[in-house]
Formats: sequence, structure tokens, C-alpha cells
Amino acid sequence: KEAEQQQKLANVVILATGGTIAGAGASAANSATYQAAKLGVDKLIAGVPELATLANVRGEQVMQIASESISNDDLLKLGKRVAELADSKDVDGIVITHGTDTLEETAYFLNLVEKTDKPIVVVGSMRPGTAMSADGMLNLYNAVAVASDKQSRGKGVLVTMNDEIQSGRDVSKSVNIKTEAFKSAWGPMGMVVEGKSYWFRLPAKRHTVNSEFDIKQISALPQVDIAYGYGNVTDTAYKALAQNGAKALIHAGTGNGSVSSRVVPALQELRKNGVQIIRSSHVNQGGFVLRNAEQPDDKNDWVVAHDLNPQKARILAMVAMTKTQDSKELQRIFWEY
Ligand SMILES: NC(=O)CC[C@H](N)C(=O)O
Repeated sequence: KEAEQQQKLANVVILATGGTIAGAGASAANSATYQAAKLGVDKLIAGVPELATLANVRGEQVMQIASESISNDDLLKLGKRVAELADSKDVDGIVITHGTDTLEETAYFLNLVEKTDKPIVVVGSMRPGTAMSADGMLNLYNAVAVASDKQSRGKGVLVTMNDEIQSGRDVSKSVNIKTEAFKSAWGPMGMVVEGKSYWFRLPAKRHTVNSEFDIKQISALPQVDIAYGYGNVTDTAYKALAQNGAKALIHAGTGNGSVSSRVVPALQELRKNGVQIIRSSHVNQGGFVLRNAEQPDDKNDWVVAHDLNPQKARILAMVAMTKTQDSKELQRIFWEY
């Protein structure tokens, strides 16, 4: 009977990378003061015995770090492992446990480069498992539920936090002290309640199987850096980043990606020297940058990131620049993904 039940369940692999979901604090009162990336994947799985009712679950420890320390090489390593598993006939879905600080970057990266319609779900937690009212158990349970559900196929890389199913493209960490930390300007795609998914919308942007990018063809990512716009800003950071080898600079601009008059000449000069200039906005949840609004992008040969926040714009620019150095092509890609 048990063997029959196992055969019916989906096979889900949990790739663990660290973060608070694998964190531990000194006491149950420590919801914010603790060490991330302490518990191994087997402990995570053992901590939620109910996973066995959802899927045949096995775990792999891909790395054990806090997500602010994830490098481009780490992204490639994780992306390649996800692709291998997605190609395997005995894998139906993949869950990635991840620190929440750069979870939105990893989710968007995978959304761009994984050529599969199998569910890929990225999940984290805001409180360590040792804290009162820890959120990791339920988030992980929901992630496995979504990853084992056939309905989740072909919807791009997903993020399950706080009972919501979010698009890995749009979602961003918007509050860093609440369990409802992850928001998308365009709203969640669905809800997951008691292990069942309820869907409301689909992503309109290209992703996974419809993407022109493939992790199997990517062996390195170009250096793309971010500089921040604010009152009294100078061009020092922009110039230094370019001098240090940045092939593209993401302008984390004020408002609709506006650029200070003290910075404009340096960016025009850098573009003439071959550095791509990409205007985004650091407005929380709702940056919206349009070409030739605020700055003459056609004349400057700059690119706009549209609704992508600076950290997501960095991910797309890196992936796009594995294929093209043409600013018009880059702009097309920024509209389509
Ligand atoms: N809530 C978290 O996961 C944050 C912990 C850590 N800074 C990380 O991103 O891994």
C-alpha cells in the first residue's frame, strides 16, 4: 500500500543554499538576531514530516551561505544543477531554499535561463526555525505543495512566501522585519492554502521554455554593477565601477530613473567608451522607467529597465550580455523579459 502511495506522489528535489530558513538563534525570542545558514537540508526536511504526504522528497545541499554572499559563480552552479535535475525523468519539481536578501535575484535568474516547464519554486523564511512563530516550516510545506502540483507547470519560476505564490520575475523583498516580506507591484499569481494551490493570474513576460537564454550555454556572466541615485550625488561611484571592469552600469535612479545633472556627462562619456548604461528606479515597488522620459535615451544610446528594480536589471543585463553587446537588442530584451 505504502509503495503504491509513493508511486502516485510527485518526486520533488529540495536544493538547499542556506539563509534564515536554515538559521538558528540562541533563544525562541530571537526572531531577528540569529545566525543564517546553520542547518543542513536533511534537518530541514526532517523538521516538516508532513512533506511526505505531498511528495517523495529528497534533498541536496548545494551551498550553505547567507544569500547576500551569493556570487555569479554560485548562481551558475545552482542554475546548472537545476537544469540537470529538470532533465531527469524521475524529477517532477524542484524547490530551492534560499536566504531572502537576494532570493528575488536568484528566482529571476532561473526564470530566464532554465529550459523546462517543470515547477521550480524558490522559498525562504523571515524567522529562523528556532524562533517563536517561525515561518519556514509552512513556507517549505507550501513550496513542496506547489512544486509537486501539475498546475504549476509552465508558469515560470515561482516564489512561495506567506501563503502567496509570486512570480519570480516580479517579486521583491519589500519589508525586512515582517513575515509578509515579499511583494510584487503587480500582485501575487495565486495562493497556497493547506497544501492546495489557487491560481489567479499568469505572467505575461517571456520565461523558461520561451526564453532565448539557456543555462547550458552560459559558462560565465559579465560584470554588471549598480550605482545609486540620490540628492547631491557625484559621478565617483559610476566612474570607479567602470574603471574596475563593469561592462554595464545599472543606474538605480531616483523617481522614474532620473539622472542628476552632475552624473549625466560621465554616463554619456562611459557609453561612448563602450559601457552600457541602463536606467532603472530605486522607488520601492513600482519603479516604471520609460525611454526618453526624463533623459534622451535615443540620443545617449542608453537602455531603460522599465519596471525591473536595479538588482533585477543587473540579472537581466548579465544574462542578455552573454549573447549581445548591442544596445538596441538589450532594450528589446528589457521590454520582453
Ligand atoms: N531572512 C533571511 O533569509 C535573511 C538572512 C540572510 N541575510 C540571507 O539572505 O541569507
